[in-house]
Amino acid sequence: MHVTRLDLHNLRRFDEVQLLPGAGINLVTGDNGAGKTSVLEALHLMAYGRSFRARVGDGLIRQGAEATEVFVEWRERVPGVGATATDTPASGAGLTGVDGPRPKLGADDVSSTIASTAPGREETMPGSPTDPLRTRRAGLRHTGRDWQGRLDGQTVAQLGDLCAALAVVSFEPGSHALITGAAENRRRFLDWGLFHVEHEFLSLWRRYARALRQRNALLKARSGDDQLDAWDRELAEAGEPLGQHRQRYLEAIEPTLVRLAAELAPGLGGLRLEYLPGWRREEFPLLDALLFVRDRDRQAGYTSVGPHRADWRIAFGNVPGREALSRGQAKLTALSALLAQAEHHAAVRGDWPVIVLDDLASELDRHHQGRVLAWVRSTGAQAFITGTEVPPALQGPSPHVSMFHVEHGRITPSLD
Ligand SMILES: Nc1ncnc2c1ncn2[C@@H]1O[C@H](COP(=O)(O)OP(=O)(O)OP(=O)(O)O)[C@@H](O)[C@H]1O
Repeated sequence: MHVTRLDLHNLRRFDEVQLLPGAGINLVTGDNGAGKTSVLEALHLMAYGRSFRARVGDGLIRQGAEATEVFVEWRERVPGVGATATDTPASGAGLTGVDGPRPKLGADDVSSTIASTAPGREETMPGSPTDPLRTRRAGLRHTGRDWQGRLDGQTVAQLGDLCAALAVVSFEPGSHALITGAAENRRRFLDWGLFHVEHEFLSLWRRYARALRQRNALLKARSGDDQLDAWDRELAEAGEPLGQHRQRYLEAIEPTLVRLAAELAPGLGGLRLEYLPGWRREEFPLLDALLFVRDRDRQAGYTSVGPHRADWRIAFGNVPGREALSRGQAKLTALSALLAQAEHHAAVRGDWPVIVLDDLASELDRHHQGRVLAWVRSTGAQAFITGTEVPPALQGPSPHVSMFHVEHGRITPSLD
């Protein structure tokens, strides 16, 4: 999939900007604090419902404004559908700061902009003569307390429905937390990877989350066994397959992650991944485990076993990765995991997710930057990359690279 238009309104220092990116690599340059990362945050927000720096609303809304609004239009492959040509591909890349009369992006405007074109039009694109592409549109308005979202002209009831539609894989300065941070980061990696490739996983996840909330409320209220029995069954019925999906997903990306890690950091050999289910699954079904800990959970007021306590780890032989890795290696391992996630997405959906690489030059040395950029080019995926300068690997004119410059709250195409 590739983004053909991104509109930001009242997002961090941007008043109103529109970006028309190219289908290949989009490099966004500018001085420190210019607003480069904010562009990537907007994409991440539309794909995950949160920025990678903050939860939605926390700091994203431009000072003094009521709400942040983001509108994104993208094209994605529709596997197994006959090709038709009913739309015109976006003309070349370009990015314009929008001055003067205000916004096409108020809450109602977000809705009407999205609704203004029928969803699901299909088209053929140069280079993929038989694979149909459809155009999709999503808009999100967030006030910090509440939000409104539209997807393909329809109001969405839950943020996850909107976010599961656009697949973005982001590598940014905080990404090493995937390896060295809390288990929540690693569960989120698996869950969002799955939301984007298996849309039905979202229903399973919601069913589990609801059962967990109910069980925890009953535990806090010291409810009787009859009520807990019913929610234990529901939790186990959703939790068992949830864990299996996650484990299968991890097993599916493992060979690619191992290959990419060996390519990016030759010292990272002999690596393997292990899924930790969140209860002693080899000894008990989840239902038995829940019953076994019920009294203890009643005392504590929360559920102590289940997939919400799951984790996964990378190990070299018997040494857990978190302890064996240097900071740089942790970063490269996280990058390998994210790129493996992108490759898996492409293999399953027949389409690449959008790749976001924030501040690449400060995260990776020249050698590794070159390797990652060569990987991006070889995939043909659309990528958004920020930096204070043009990295050596992207210098010189190329039809696959579009350059943009951020300055004074505006974003303009640049020819450097
Ligand atoms: N809520 C907000 N309202 C207005 N301006 C904000 C808000 N949040 C952040 N900013 C400003 O937006 C800019 C942040 O931009 P961003 O982090 O995207 O810059 P950057 O170009 O990626 O910088 P760097 O190269 O230092 O990482 C800063 O100038 C900051 O002061």
